[in-house]
Amino acid sequence: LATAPVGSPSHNVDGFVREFLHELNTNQGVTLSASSLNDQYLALASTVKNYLMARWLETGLKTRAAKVKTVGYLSAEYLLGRQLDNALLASDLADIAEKGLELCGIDLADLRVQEVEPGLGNGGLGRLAACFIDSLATMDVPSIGYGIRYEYGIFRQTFVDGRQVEQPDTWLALGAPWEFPHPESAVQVHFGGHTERYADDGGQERTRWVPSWNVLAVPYNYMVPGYLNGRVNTLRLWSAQATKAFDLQIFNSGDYAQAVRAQTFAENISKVLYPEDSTPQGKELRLQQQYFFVAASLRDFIDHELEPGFDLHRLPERITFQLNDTHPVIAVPELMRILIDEHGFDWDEAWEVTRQCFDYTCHTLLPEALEVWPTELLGRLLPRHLEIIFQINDQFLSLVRQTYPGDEMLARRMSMISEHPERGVRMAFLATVAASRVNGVAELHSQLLRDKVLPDFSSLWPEKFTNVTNGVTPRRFVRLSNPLLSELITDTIGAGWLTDLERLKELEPYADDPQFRERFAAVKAANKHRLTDLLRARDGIDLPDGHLLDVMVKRLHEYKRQSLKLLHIVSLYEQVISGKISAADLTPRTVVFGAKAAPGYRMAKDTIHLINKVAAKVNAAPELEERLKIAFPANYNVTLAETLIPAADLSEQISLAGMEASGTGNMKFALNGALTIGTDDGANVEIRRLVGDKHFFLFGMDEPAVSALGAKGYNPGSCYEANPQLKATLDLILSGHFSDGDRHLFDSVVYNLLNQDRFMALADFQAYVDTQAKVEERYADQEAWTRSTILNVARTGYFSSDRSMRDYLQRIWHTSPML
Ligand SMILES: CCc1ccc([C@H](C)CC(=O)N[C@@H]2O[C@H](CO)[C@@H](O)[C@H](O)[C@H]2O)cc1
Repeated sequence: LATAPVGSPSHNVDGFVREFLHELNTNQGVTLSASSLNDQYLALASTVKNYLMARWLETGLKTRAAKVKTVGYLSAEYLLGRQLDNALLASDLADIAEKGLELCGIDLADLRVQEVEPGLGNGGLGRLAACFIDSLATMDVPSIGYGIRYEYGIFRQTFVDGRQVEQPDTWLALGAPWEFPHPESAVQVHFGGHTERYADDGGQERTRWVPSWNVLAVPYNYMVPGYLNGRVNTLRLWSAQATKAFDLQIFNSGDYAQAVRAQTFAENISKVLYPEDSTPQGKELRLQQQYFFVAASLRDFIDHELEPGFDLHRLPERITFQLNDTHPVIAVPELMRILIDEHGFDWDEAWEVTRQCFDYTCHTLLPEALEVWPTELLGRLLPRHLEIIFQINDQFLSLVRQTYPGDEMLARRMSMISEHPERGVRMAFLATVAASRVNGVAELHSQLLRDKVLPDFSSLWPEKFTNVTNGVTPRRFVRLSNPLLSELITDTIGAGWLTDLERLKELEPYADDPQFRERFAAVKAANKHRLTDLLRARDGIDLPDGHLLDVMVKRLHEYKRQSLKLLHIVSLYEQVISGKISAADLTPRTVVFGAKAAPGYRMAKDTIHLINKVAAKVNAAPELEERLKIAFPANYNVTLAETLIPAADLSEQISLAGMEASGTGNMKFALNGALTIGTDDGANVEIRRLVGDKHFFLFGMDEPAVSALGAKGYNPGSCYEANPQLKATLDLILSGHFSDGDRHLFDSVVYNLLNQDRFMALADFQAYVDTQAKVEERYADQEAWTRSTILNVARTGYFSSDRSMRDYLQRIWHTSPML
């Protein structure tokens, strides 16, 4: 009894209804008739959890008993999306729940929308982490995701007069049914203070850290259910709690604010997600967040996942930690500290273990996105860790000097310690030195990492560098978000594709089958109607019927070039209102934007404002005869993506070549039957190679051309002067046409393009608009278009996150599923 998990409720409608009503009464304390929609949703969530609980407990027991190697995924972000449908799918309860709730007079669809998605991430990196843990569970790989349970996730975006306004993300307000708090397993995390030397009883000189303050890290466990396999892995998110609740003495002395100050200070650590996704703000609280979850996770794994007395010399046999970018890299000196200061290892022993326990994935190419923490701050917050980082660096530089004797320039270049503008630690260098493997997230990205970002390291350790191209989970981004397409696929090639996505290849012959094409096109049309209904209800946006849906959804960043998309629209508009072309020449098109800007990113916010002002004008322009529309639903997130992506015809992946590490939206669009217009950047390169040039709208400079132009010296003004249509387009914006005559409202955006244009939007403008004309040509031939979309689906099974996990298992983690 003690260890055997209790049985699950019976897997049928009766069993479900009994469990649901039981949860409603006992958990929510209401009768069915008195229950609110939120009560019913919370009761449903608990019911589904109860069906998965036995698997979760069995997984824990089985994995612990097997003493196998676990994958520990360390990520500061997890963009999970709504949990209900995924849990129903994984437990094969969807139909039973639908029927059972119907018997109770409840529509599952009404409960589905009650759930507020946990927005514990910014964009690509956070969503990738969520896809990866889903695949690890579905592939039966023992793994634990570790992260932070932010009380407030990514801000809620609203538009006021077309400007982005951020609202706090109160995702916990109506309850968080999917988490299991375990305050009894809280661990202490220390900060500040100083270090001191002492002689241990063997007379050995040792160092101890004497911290000055600490907080409690309380674990909240989330189920990560595999798809229809017995495994339920765990996602453990840490929440900060004051070690000492409010100070009664100070309280009684009347200084109430002071009494609770320590408490609020401590709990601030997991209060809110930093909404930046490219430029680190270097804030102390951010470093506190990084060390907080890393220290709690290492402590938790060593104390709670390993059997007591486990010899930590063998730690690499039991865990491999994947560093999701540099954000968790403080884990390296933390493990060294634990092994040396707490377990008496000497330096070499500790380093031997540590360097086998970490691997590092880099997710960016932007130099400004690489974290450098000032030694002043590190020394104040984590004095022992700074000492250890200096020692790791000394050890490393002596290797460099040995390998390249006399090349002091190289040693200075490779040092983890940068001297300018202030003394700091280059976290990407620390990660690269400590990790067994360093990987980029797409072939081009991994090559640029070797050649441009970390060239010295890749020539020192060529074997350390590898590539694992990103992927997305087909459970959420095909099966759940596109049920009609899933049904058509399963009808055609059977059900196995959901856990073996490359089987989509079997669809290829059907591209030439007019009946199949018809059914395929009908699915897209139905998805468009579903989107139309959603945007009308959610944003009061009316999507016109029968338009080419041209979709650009991703974080707002200049390198992603939403401005280029906007120039295309304004150019079409300008040509019509100036009579160069007539509206009838336009292919009816609606451009859908979705994008959040980091609150401190001025240019990104101005670009959002401009898009909304252009939208207001274009959508009201009679000259266009309803043939060109812009829709910009606010608060783009995972839930909106799940309805938007299956409805799209055209996927905009137009970043400047060499800037987008991979992209994952590009994969989701192709897998849902949209054609891509894109540059040879990130994973676009691999998508184009697999779908074939005829089924991908390539345009613009590739990475070598971009570097050549940059080296030669790029003058955006010359593009403006040389291209009359581009000139007319920019002049129309400068004229105040979209800003009620205010000629200067968008000076920041336009003059930045005319004078700097760091991401060469003007240089790629003509190629882009010419390629958009090809898109319109192809779209006119619906049979040919549909054929291409079918081939895109058939040929992009490679972009499953299951395949990414297989690559990590084989190339990096050297462990395997527990089948
Ligand atoms: C410290 C500020 C900060 C926060 C987040 C990041 C992330 C690395 C940014 C990010 O999300 N990168 C995206 O990662 C995706 C998953 O690998 C890629 O597909 C995208 O191309 C990349 O932009 C950088 C800097």
